[in-house]
Amino acid sequence: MSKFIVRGGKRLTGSVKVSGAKNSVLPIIAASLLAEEGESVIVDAPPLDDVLTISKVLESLGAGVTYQNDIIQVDARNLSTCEAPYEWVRKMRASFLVMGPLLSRLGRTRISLPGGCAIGTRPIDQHLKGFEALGAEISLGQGYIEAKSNGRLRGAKIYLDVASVGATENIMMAAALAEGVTTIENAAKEPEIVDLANYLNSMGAVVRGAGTGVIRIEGVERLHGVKHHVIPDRIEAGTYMVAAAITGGDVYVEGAIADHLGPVIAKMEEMGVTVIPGDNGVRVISDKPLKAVDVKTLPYPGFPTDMQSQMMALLLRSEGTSVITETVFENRFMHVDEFQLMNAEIKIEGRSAIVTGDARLVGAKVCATDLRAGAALILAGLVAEGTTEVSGTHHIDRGYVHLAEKLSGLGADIWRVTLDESPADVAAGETLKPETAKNAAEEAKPRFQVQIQPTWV
Ligand SMILES: CC(=O)N[C@H]1[C@@H](OP(=O)(O)OP(=O)(O)OC[C@H]2O[C@@H](n3ccc(=O)[nH]c3=O)[C@H](O)[C@@H]2O)O[C@H](CO)[C@@H](O)[C@@H]1O
Ligand SMILES: C=C(OP(=O)(O)O)C(=O)O
Repeated sequence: MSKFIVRGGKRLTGSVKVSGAKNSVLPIIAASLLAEEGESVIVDAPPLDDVLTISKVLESLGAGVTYQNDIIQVDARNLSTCEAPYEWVRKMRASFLVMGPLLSRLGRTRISLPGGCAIGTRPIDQHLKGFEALGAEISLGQGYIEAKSNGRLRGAKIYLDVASVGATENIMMAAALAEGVTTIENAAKEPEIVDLANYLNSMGAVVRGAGTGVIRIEGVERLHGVKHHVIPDRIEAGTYMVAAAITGGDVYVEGAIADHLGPVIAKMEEMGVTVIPGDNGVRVISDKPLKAVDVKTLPYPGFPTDMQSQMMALLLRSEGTSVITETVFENRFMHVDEFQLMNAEIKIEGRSAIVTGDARLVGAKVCATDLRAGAALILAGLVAEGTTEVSGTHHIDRGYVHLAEKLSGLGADIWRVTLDESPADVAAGETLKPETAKNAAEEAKPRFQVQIQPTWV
């Protein structure tokens, strides 16, 4: 078990580099299953636990996967099974993205129902509706979903009831090898959808309209492996932008693409933060009191739900009262209880959280209830009086590369400890002392190398 320990009070300055986008690299790795010829080379693949998990899913299907220096190579020429096991799929919702490619390439797939962050019920009805429209027969039982097609999938017109990111991706991948033309209406427009479409197109697919609400896919017979650079992670970038703003800092977030961060930048500017887009990043300067603003999460290009909890941390430090409305997931306010342990005053009314600003945050022992909640608690810890201990690090490791190292590079007082499991040591708090702690440099070591099987390294 490990924890992040944060001592508040440091102003962040300097430059921090954003890693490749988790939400791009996962569907892109899944799409590599479509390559019947050649190897796929995915550059700027972040060394995250989620990347390891999806790679394990691919290995379990018979694909060869190697990872070195942020480059993943996938050899999917020979797949040995169409069944994705519970053991890996349960760890992460995005594992379900192998369903479209497997169904389309092999005509059959059996996959365990996906797990993931507990931020809502997260149904998969829109994925299944799409596969059925393409001609697949779907059956469910014993925690598994089975899909079969009689010959090639057939192109179809599919209207999504919700602009689901995952369903748009899964259907795009399934349609890439289908016979004829598929149109996805009310498609998700996120930058990660565009990145996946670019990847598929360079593999030989014909995908048009990605980034708009209507995507047209003309099926082809075969796809081949290619080299692709993953886009920078806009949510990681947004998290460091908030870190700069909340600490009254001046930080250059290298790699951040301002166009992908429109609503986050707009809200920060409304609050009084200066955001200067540069050639290869965004500079954030926070040198005046922050103003309260209201925020409503929406599908892209609206304000991202994945930045909601980090924004809440920032609004706790603004002057006045703000209202945050979460419209994407029905249970994404679990961080509120944890913020309250740090002396925050927040009231939940239905899908909105009323956030009282000017909070005098105090350090506390808190738990990351999901990935972004964990990041938000660390942000709050940066300005809290005293020490904040954030447990539940396995959530944070799903989406942030070397978080403690990157923040301490900007001047934050943060480090990570691995707790000795001995109850006596834990009770005595011995393991939390910096001198016995794993420090940031240690955290910088690629964790993959210690966690994974020899086939991987
Ligand atoms: C790996 C990845 O890219 N994860 C992102 C992706 O998740 P994910 O792809 O799971 O999110 P979706 O866009 O599918 O979900 C959006 C909404 O649609 C609902 N829904 C979804 C599918 C479906 O079949 N039926 C249905 O009702 C969900 O419950 C949710 O309320 O987009 C989310 C919304 O931007 C982000 O928070 C996640 O970080
Ligand atoms: C909710 C998230 O991810 P996932 O869809 O993988 O659970 C996230 O990245 O904040």
